Amino acid sequence: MDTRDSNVLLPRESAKLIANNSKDVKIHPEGVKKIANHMYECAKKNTYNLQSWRTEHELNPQSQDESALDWVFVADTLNFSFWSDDESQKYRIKFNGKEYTGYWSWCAALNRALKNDVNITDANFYANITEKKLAEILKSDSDTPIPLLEERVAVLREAGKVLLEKYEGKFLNCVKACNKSAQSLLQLVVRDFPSYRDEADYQGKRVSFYKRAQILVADIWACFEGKSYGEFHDIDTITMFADYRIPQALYHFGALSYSEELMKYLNAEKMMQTGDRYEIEIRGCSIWATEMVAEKTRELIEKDASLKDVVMNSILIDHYLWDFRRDHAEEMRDNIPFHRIRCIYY
Ligand SMILES: Nc1nc2c(c(CN[C@H]3C=C[C@H](O)[C@@H]3O)cn2[C@@H]2O[C@H](COP(=O)(O)O)[C@@H](O)[C@H]2O)c(=O)[nH]1
Repeated sequence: MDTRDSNVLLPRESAKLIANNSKDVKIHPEGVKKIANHMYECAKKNTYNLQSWRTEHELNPQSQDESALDWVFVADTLNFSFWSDDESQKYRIKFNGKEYTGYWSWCAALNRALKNDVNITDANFYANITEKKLAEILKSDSDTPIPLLEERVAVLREAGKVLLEKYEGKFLNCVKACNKSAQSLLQLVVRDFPSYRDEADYQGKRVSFYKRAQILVADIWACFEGKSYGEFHDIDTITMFADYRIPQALYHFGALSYSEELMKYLNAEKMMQTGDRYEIEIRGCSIWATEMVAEKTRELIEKDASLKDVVMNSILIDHYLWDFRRDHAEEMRDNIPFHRIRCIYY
């Protein structure tokens, strides 16, 4: 099923174009190699793999049924913009005796709602959700509310209405329509769910990052461990998800560097607008650097006969880097700024 708008470059081609033309963001092969060595070690010790998505994260669904699929779809529909203007004033959610911030706070709020018998993963419920109801579901356990509440209501309602109108209210019908192709599911999602259409204009071309659409496919693959609803024959064509955290990890390992002007801009904590050249270069170079890491890691694995069945792709590298950044947030925060943008795409 080729449903894609042919004049939009796919994320991998977009990233290559941006990396080849970038002025303020540079990719460094030695940093790429450093991460590839890390991933090779993980492959040898089997410390980071397809099962990690479930085993390492208590908030992710532990079942592998349609309810898990519905959870992933809602989670990734609102999986954007969790950073706080002021690091000391974070949106926080307490759940099952633990406190969560950032992306995990959204997952905690989602699970808290389900525990309170709120049908937040049912399209019949969220297609008509009110701002008041979503505010209740996302109610912060700190003085800081979740950013972009109004946008979250609009995005959730849109997703619910499309599911009801086109897919009998079941995201499973979207998965079934794609004949186990990650690219087909990606294209269906960006075609039918406008809030996932994460694109930009760059040097006269229409480029795409599709961060939430790609992480949606990847989360389904990981949740079902590549089987059942998560079986995709072309999963390795999914790129890293261009958010505002992976660039920090890539920078930490020396795979990315910023010009003096860009560093000054980031350290001044200035806001960016969707489509700014700085934003496009950070996101595009991050994707391309991760593709280079995936290629290097595969080369290392291919030379090692004992690792012939190991699964390794940009998704697992992304997850490793994202978890690494989260686990080293304090250390990174002081010297590796992230780009500040308020949008519904990441
Ligand atoms: N590239 C990439 N971006 C990711 C994720 C995830 C969640 N994935 C977890 C689930 C299973 C995996 O194993 C991961 O542990 C969230 N995000 C993005 O990060 C930002 C939030 O950051 P902070 O404010 O620090 O919480 C925001 O843009 C959000 O969209 C990822 O995996 N990759």
